[in-house]
Amino acid sequence: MSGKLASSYSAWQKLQQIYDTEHSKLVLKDLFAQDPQRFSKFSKSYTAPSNPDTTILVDYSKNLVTEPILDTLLSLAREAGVEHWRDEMFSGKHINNSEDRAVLHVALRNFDDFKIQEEGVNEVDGVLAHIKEFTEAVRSGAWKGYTGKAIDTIVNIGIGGSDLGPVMVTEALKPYAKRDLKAHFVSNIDGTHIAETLRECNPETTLFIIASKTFTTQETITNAESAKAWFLKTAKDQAHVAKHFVALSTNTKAVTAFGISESNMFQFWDWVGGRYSLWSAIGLSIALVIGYENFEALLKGAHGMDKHFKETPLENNLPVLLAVLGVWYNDFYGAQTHALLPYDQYLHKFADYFQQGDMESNGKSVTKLGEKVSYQTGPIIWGASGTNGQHSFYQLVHQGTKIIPADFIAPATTHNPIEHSKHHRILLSNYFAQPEALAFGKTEEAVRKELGPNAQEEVVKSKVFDGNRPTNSIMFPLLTPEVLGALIALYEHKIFTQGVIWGINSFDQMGVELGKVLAKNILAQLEKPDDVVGHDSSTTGLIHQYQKWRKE
Ligand SMILES: O=P(O)(O)OC[C@H]1O[C@](O)(CO)[C@@H](O)[C@@H]1O
Repeated sequence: MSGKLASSYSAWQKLQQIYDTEHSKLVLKDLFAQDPQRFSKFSKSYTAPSNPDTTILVDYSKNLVTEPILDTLLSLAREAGVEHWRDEMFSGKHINNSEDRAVLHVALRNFDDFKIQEEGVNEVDGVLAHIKEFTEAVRSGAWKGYTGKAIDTIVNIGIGGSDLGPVMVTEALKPYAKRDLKAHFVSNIDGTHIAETLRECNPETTLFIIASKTFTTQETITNAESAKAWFLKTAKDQAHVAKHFVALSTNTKAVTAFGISESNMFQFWDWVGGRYSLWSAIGLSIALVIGYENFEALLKGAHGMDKHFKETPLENNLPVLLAVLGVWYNDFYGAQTHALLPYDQYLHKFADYFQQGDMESNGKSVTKLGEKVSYQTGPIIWGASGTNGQHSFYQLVHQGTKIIPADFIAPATTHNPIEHSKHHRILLSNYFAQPEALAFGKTEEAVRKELGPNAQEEVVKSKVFDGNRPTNSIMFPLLTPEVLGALIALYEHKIFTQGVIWGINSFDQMGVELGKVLAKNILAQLEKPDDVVGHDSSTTGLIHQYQKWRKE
């Protein structure tokens, strides 16, 4: 994060040389045959000091690396100053240089451990206490709506980081959910999203949580205004808003202007990035759904991983290992994407969540010093839960022309052991089989043997799997709040480490601004054809066609 070009490091140049001279010799089948200890050498686990059940095993043996290559990748991390910039982040230095901000999501789950100097850090405990008190009041039924009924439905209105984290975590931790409290998440400006949600709500028993760091985001404020109008249609009196609307934000002025009193506001601070905010007040909907104790366990899980990242030598540091392996494929093998493949239905939103987490963080093409990079930065993140993905896109992953590094993620034990865990055993057999097939493939010889001497040549060729496709396998005993916290933090720090190596600022998001500005201009022009000026012929033509077709 010094802003130096990654390609200027000597380790980078060495890696390029290694790639040029050795990559054709890096064959997983051979690497495993040559070293029976490969799994034990290239797998590591993290265990929370206070809880042996919070363990995450990362097996990275099915990667196209040898020990010297991994050493060189770690030298790259060292040369880029990963340890230095990590310590700067944890101490509250303003490493988000374009916005002159500290990056302190680690302070939200710190439990008085790291000493951090930054305005607002000493207010974290107070906000957690507010979340606890409010959560308990709503869940116990003590918090009443305007007609004296308890709350049975919550609607989180937010977008991006103010939506994706709460959505992903409440899905992931459903086994811990209060089942009689329905939770909805409205994000899209498309009126369909709020309209369909409101159809399932009763104004007397619904609590709206308006989640927006800035409290200026067009989608969120428009949805929130529509929700308020819907509520007041029945409740009539503006005074009732206090029982049904709360805000999660850094912007007190805008919150009170919207009509939510400061006492119903849960504060956070500008050093919490949107995509790193589920640990802050933005996590209120999570705490409401799973209870405060479980929310705290999530934070503790992340804190444990923070300590691991901060205190473990790079050789054994899981986020760093995942990061440098990612750099190897992204920058030397030319991989364009990275797939996240959880074999756990509860994690079905995991890839969606890290699309923002990774792509909004590392989708940059200038360094912190403003220099255009001459190498690839953040990969395209995508994925789906297993085994659904197998019946959809795995064909391309196995036999397509692209290299697609992937993380396979699974719990050893399921929360739903129906049929004596038969489903889970089948699920896990796939979880183990897919990386094996990707790594070792199927030779032409094996196909011929299977099909016999009369097989058609093109059929033989179509059944060959080249293999040698890299994967990580990540496994843990059970998906608990603490394990999930650690898992999310693992990926957060991986993203951080890669950003440091690439010399970019992982904590701003300038690239989302231009579209917003253009949309504002177009919105003002949508009424009359004569107003549509200043665009290319395609945009003008499309708007004119819309004006002809629109009914209302
Ligand atoms: O919480 P806010 O301020 O409404 O912002 C929502 C999202 O919009 C962005 O600023 C841009 O998409 C994200 O970084 C953020 O998570």
